[in-house]
Amino acid sequence: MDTPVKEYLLEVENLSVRRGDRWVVENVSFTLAANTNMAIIGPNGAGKSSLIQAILGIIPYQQGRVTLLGYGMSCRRTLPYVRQQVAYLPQNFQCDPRIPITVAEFVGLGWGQPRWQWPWQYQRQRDRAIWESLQRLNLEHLAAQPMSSLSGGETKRVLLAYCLVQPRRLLILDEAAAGLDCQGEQQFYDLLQILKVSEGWGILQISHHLERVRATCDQVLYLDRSVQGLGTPEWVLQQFAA
Ligand SMILES: Nc1ncnc2c1ncn2[C@@H]1O[C@H](COP(=O)(O)OP(=O)(O)OP(=O)(O)O)[C@@H](O)[C@H]1O
Repeated sequence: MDTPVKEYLLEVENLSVRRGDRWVVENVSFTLAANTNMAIIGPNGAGKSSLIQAILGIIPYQQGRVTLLGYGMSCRRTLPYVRQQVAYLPQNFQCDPRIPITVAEFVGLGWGQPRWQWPWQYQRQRDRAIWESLQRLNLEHLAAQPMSSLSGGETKRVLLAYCLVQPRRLLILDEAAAGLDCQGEQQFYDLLQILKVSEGWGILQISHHLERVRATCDQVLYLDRSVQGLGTPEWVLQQFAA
């Protein structure tokens, strides 16, 4: 694999996105380094979800450039590696009740380590990773439960367990803490802190929870279709969300 050219986990350059007949994201540029927690804030309909969906290749963008882990998303050779290293927790997710999948099976879908061991070793390693991820989110008691039977907050925590089942480098969250109870929310922010500080992940999160953003993030991007402000939480929140 070619050596990535730059050290950022994510580089967005002059990105513009159209939805329907309107530009919903215009000329957005920013970078995200490892060990950094960045929040994207802004009013409803400001283009926050569209921006991260375009970064992840879920929706197309019409102008600009996205570089993830030093690689462009259009390179088919490096795309599997990039996908392995980036986890995404969407805003709205509901498991289709017609799909009979348990919580543990669902978390296992996030496991994509290379199969260089014997099959039984691989299986044992995978099972251990699933169990550790469930433990991390206090979800052991739900392991055998069907995904479709979970509450909204439980589903969010299972999605996070799916993201954490293997080491990655970048976590992208769309209002991930919404719907969590007080204890779940505290646990969620503590976990983000551990991922960032101890495990070196970069975190990009959309949030409307400004006090949490102020207390936990390193950088804030205020988006209202285009970038209105980018800097420390203190500066951006004082300028745009006072
Ligand atoms: N599938 C779609 N087709 C057409 N327009 C869309 C579509 N999805 C979103 N939009 C529009 O794009 C604009 C940006 O939406 P987006 O969901 O990115 O905003 P947001 O900042 O994430 O909002 P919120 O804070 O309410 O979640 C909105 O005006 C929305 O109506």
